[in-house]
Amino acid sequence: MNYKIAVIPGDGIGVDVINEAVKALDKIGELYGHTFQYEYRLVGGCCVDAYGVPIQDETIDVCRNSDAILFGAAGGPKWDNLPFELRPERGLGRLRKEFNLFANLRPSKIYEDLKEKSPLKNRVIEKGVDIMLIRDLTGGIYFSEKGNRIGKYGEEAYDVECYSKFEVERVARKAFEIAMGRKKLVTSVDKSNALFSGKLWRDTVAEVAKDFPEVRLENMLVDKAAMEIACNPSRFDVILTTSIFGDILSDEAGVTTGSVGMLPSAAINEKGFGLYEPIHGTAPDIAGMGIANPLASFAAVEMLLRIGLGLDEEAAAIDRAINKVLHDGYRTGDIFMEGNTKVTTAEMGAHTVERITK
Ligand SMILES: NC(=O)c1ccc[n+]([C@@H]2O[C@H](COP(=O)([O-])OP(=O)(O)OC[C@H]3O[C@@H](n4cnc5c(N)ncnc54)[C@H](O)[C@@H]3O)[C@@H](O)[C@H]2O)c1
Ligand SMILES: CC(C)[C@H](C(=O)O)[C@@H](O)C(=O)O
Ligand SMILES: [Mg+2]
Repeated sequence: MNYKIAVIPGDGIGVDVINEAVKALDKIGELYGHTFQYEYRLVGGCCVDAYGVPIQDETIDVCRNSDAILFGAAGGPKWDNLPFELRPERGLGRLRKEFNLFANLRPSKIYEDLKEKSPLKNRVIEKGVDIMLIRDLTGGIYFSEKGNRIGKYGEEAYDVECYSKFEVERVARKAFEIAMGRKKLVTSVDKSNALFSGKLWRDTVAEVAKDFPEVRLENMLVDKAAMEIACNPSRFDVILTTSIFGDILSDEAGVTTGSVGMLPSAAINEKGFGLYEPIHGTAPDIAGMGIANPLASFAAVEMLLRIGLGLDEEAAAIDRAINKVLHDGYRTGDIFMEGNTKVTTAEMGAHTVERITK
């Protein structure tokens, strides 16, 4: 088959890790007889520098004509003081909103060979960690009313957390559907004891749950969830939550598994079209050094193949290669432990690609 992929590396380490991930797609193409046709576009700070905007309209058209989007990361200190609409991250925000990518799937699982690298004690993770965090991505505080104004104490800024019943129902349904294929437990995380939007969230999720009698629903306040992820991560199956809580909790859940450099994410819409990316950012502290971990982006390619293109066998080949490269002891700095072979981004990419087999 012939597939069109919009490739958007973005800024900082996004460029290095996506460079490696594309080689994985090429190898899959060779092995399984597919052609991947890439359309590279700039989004983020690089696009601000080149065109004065974080994303161009033409890029939206290119994505619309693609089978999936592969994204790196956007942002960095160089662009931190730009007006809000020109910030690099707004480019990613526009892609998410424009394509209605409301369901953000953020899996965190412990790779057997990285168990020692988890900041959590062995006894906490001995039962393994396999969390699928599902974050609403197009509603809530990121996209509701916001601005600056003069208030009682002078200058102030505000961002409204607003959810419609429709938005909650849509993402909740997705979480229950996914839970049906897993351990059938949904933990819905909200702040219903303090927020109107939290109460609507909780009530709506309970209504959706009625359509999935086989799935157990538990509700948890977000502060307790933050604690439980650190103390007892094995108890979770699917976590369903809002955009802002999901952003924070997915980094927390992710890091329990060893490094944010291992974690992929898929953002999909009602039609199954999606954007696939690592959950990490542009890592300004290591950008340009060639030492970033590309495995989150390989895992994003795994999700792209499986969810975006329905190529399960090909996806499994990527997953096997990630496990194998770890088992063979290759490590970028973020996951390095004594006795391992320390490698650069490009070397890790090459070793992983070499291990992609049919
Ligand atoms: N999806 C995105 O495009 C996205 C996501 C998060 C942050 N950002 C942007 O990235 C910039 C930096 O954000 P931040 O520093 O808060 O988060 P970050 O994820 O970029 O970095 C956090 C820490 O994790 C490390 N890290 C991240 N990815 C790594 C990898 N693949 N290999 C090894 N180490 C890795 C970094 O070195 C850093 O110490 C900001 O401008 C932010 O807005 C973008
Ligand atoms: C860059 C930023 C706006 C983004 C988010 O908060 O959604 C990022 O942190 C993420 O996790 O994808
Ligand atoms: Mg984040």
